[in-house]
Amino acid sequence: MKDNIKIQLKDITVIFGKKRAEALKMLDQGVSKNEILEKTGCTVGVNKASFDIKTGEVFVVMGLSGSGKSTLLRCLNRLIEPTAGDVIVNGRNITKESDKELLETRRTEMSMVFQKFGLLPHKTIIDNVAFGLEIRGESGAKRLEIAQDSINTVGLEGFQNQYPSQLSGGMQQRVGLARALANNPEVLLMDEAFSALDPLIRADMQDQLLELQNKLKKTVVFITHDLDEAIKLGDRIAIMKDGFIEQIGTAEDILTEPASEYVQAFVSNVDRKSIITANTLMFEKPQVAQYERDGVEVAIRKMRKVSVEVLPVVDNDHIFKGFVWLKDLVGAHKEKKHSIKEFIQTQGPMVNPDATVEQMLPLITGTEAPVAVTDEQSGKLKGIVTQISLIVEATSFDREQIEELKENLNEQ
Ligand SMILES: Nc1ncnc2c1ncn2[C@@H]1O[C@H](COP(=O)(O)OP(=O)(O)OP(=O)(O)O)[C@@H](O)[C@H]1O
Repeated sequence: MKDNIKIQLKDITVIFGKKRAEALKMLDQGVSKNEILEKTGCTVGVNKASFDIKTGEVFVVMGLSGSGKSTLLRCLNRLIEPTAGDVIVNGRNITKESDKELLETRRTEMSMVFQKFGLLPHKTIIDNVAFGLEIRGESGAKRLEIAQDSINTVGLEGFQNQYPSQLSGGMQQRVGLARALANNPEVLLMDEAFSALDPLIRADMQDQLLELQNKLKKTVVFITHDLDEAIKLGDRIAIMKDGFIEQIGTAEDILTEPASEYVQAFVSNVDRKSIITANTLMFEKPQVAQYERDGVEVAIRKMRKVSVEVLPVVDNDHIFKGFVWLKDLVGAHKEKKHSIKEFIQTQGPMVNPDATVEQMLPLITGTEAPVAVTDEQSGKLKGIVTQISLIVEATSFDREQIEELKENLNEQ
């Protein structure tokens, strides 16, 4: 197993009902979930899920109610036994572990955070958080110290001696998170952890999780039915339907290259402006003027060759220096000037490849220049994003349409 892979799922299938063997066979033959239910009375919870979860990533599983998210998550720590397939955690096949080994895996490697907090009402916050440590056999003083640390980590310092009913929903969920963190697990399994919270508190918890994740760098598997939440939290997102994983990718992958009509319909209302980046939109090897070599005439010829009115200028190391405009160079040509250097406009919009459409749009107002996409560290030009593709992207074109548009622009 590669170093950066924390969890591997291999053909995980879960079937509920008595005639599982028969249902499994039908599933292998490609029979639909509905037909299997009709013929065998069995429900397909998860249908041959195979994918890797990387160390330190927030992996979101998203889908509508009944799509199999919770079932899939529960296979990861075997709260649900897969009907077929393997779950490999840290290189060990936990589907083959004995009950004792599994218990150890759950205690040390994975913690779960539930939607309904699951706090013990008659215990104080600190005792709730320390509860798992008690089961693990930590001494009294030690577990209180760890629990207090964990409470502080989620921003609840001072509330340790209160009871769950004295805390708001958001705070109770923080306790749930603190309890999970107290075990210092490598993997956090979060099942609709924020779904029961009011929208503002929910957004706050999402921010806090991201902040914590920046520091703690756990591997997080997060279940949600909310696409906005999935996009906000997920380094990668798996979209499930009827137990089947329709697509896995970054939010941008899923938006720009939806794997099925289902996914496309699912993401059709997403505000793409905040997700699509310069990296996706840019022309990768644009025509450029050479800072050291090209004179006015050569630059004009280059522009005419590709029918553009503006060229990015780069030096010998491909570092972006600015733009030159045809209208300026034509004038210079008449005046028999030869160097382009004095005509370079250095104020043109410049971004790094991660810049979103939303961030680029304000940069193009008041200028006609394309956006130069440069490497943040080296300053090298990586590509340019034309104003037209930015504006189109701010509306709602898919990847195929963008490619078509780029081709058309290239041909002009
Ligand atoms: N214990 C069970 N017995 C029978 N069928 C079950 C059981 N648990 C889940 N299912 C079925 O398996 C499928 C997947 O359910 P699951 O709860 O994993 O979906 P989900 O995407 O998490 O939905 P939700 O968001 O509503 O929790 C559904 O069709 C559900 O009815």
